[in-house]
Amino acid sequence: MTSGTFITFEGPDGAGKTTIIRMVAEQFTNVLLTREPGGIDIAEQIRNVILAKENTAMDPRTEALLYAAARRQHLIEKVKPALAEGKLVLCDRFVDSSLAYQGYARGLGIDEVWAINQFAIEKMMPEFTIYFDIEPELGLQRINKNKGREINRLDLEDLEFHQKVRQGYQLLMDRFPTRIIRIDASGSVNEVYKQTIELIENKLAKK
Ligand SMILES: Nc1ncnc2c1ncn2[C@@H]1O[C@H](COP(=O)(O)OP(=O)(O)O)[C@@H](O)[C@H]1O
Ligand SMILES: Cc1cn([C@H]2C[C@H](O)[C@@H](COP(=O)(O)OP(=O)(O)O)O2)c(=O)[nH]c1=O
Repeated sequence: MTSGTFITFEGPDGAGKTTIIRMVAEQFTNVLLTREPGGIDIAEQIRNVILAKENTAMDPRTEALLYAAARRQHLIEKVKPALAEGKLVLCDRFVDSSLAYQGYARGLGIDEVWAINQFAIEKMMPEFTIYFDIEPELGLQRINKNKGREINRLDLEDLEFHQKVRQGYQLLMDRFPTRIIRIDASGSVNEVYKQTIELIENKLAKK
């Protein structure tokens, strides 16, 4: 058995996960802040294959399998040892990203993607998952704001995809009602942070 605590953070792009998770990590000492592929060499190599622009022929199932493979390596090399050392592990995205993006938004099926991920994670699931819920329009606006340009046609195609991603996460909340805890991520950084840290401290106090 592991002695640490494994918490994952999920949500559409631009929900504020990276911003908030960093602020949360600063409040703890025995903590590992990580994200997939998390600087693990083998997992980074797999990620490069997934993201390479020239790989236009990549089949969606191949993509899902590669995400699961990268997840496995990150889990074994980084997450599991940290938990064994009693650390609080905060992970930016985990299996629910594959279920929402590949399973639902890409249409592979949540059950199918769950099955291949079971092989990869061998029941190593987070104690709980914080889902940053946001209208995809607002998430994309936040991202685009920093790019300093108007939303264009391609971004709108993105929008449709991200709406499906959000629907996928909503289905996951129905499926895992005790593990996944929703936070309204549309407020200010301080508001979202306050809700998140209160939630984590409450959960840790009950352990
Ligand atoms: N609550 C917030 N309100 C406004 N802007 C935010 C908020 N949280 C994050 N941002 C900004 O939105 C952008 C995306 O945030 P980020 O933390 O990278 O999201 P994610 O990791 O979920 O994709 C960043 O430019 C960040 O500074
Ligand atoms: C982990 C994971 C990420 N993704 C997607 C989500 C993001 O759009 C993209 C890159 O993830 P990431 O770099 O974590 O982006 P963000 O800062 O928005 O969280 O990869 C999947 O489609 N499936 C997965 O299993």
